Amino acid sequence: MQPILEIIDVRKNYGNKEALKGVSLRIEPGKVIGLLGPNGSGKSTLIKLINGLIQPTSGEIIVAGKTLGIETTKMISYLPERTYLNDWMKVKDLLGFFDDFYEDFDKDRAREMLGVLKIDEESKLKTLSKGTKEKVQLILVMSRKARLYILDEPIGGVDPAARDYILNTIIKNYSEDSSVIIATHLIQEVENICDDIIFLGYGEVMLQGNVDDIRAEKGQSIDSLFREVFRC
Ligand SMILES: Nc1ncnc2c1ncn2[C@@H]1O[C@H](COP(=O)(O)OP(=O)(O)OP(=O)(O)O)[C@@H](O)[C@H]1O
Repeated sequence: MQPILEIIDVRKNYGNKEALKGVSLRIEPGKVIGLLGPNGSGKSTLIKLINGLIQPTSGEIIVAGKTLGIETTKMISYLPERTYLNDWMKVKDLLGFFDDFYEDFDKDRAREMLGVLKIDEESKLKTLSKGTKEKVQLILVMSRKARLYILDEPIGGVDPAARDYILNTIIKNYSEDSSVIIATHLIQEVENICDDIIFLGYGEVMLQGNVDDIRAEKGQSIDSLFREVFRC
């Protein structure tokens, strides 16, 4: 099966700081992958590289068999850590914007999810709470029929009661030929929806594998393994 994402010996230096020291990964379709690592481990750097926002110092990134370019950008639906949406826009303007901009956007699906979370399409973003803004942004990103979803801290500002809905939204809205990468510090919350996890530490892949296999082999949850591996 063709992988959705192949990262081949990718290095990224910022000046003389080595943020990624030769990372190689292969991500198969139909998976939810937790990208986990302590502060400064290189998660955001890796995500920016996959999205073509920065260039690797060396190495190669291939999305669905294609080297990075316009075609791969279209296949990726990206939720950045910080909002890029204009505060003066109404939720319905954003729906229109996504509908115009992305051929694969499913407006009806987005509307349905906004309805469940009781988010009024007439609201201006600047009047919404931080968590509600995050929900809107995640709904927009997950309403695209992309091959690869990359979510950078998707539930950080969302209250615990809404987290389950958000996580269910994520797993319900990807198909067998797509994959989801979730970068987060909220390991306990996401480990049950992840098929695989990647531990990134000090710019290197320290552990990668199936969540159930790792839990069985180590006899502990991913959360407690993370605390053990990266204890300060
Ligand atoms: N623009 C930049 N210029 C210089 N150094 C940078 C730059 N961006 C990141 N770094 C450094 O690269 C390393 C990896 O940073 P990165 O933001 O990728 O980590 P992260 O795992 O996403 O961290 P966090 O969990 O805190 O968001 C860190 O040491 C950081 O200081």
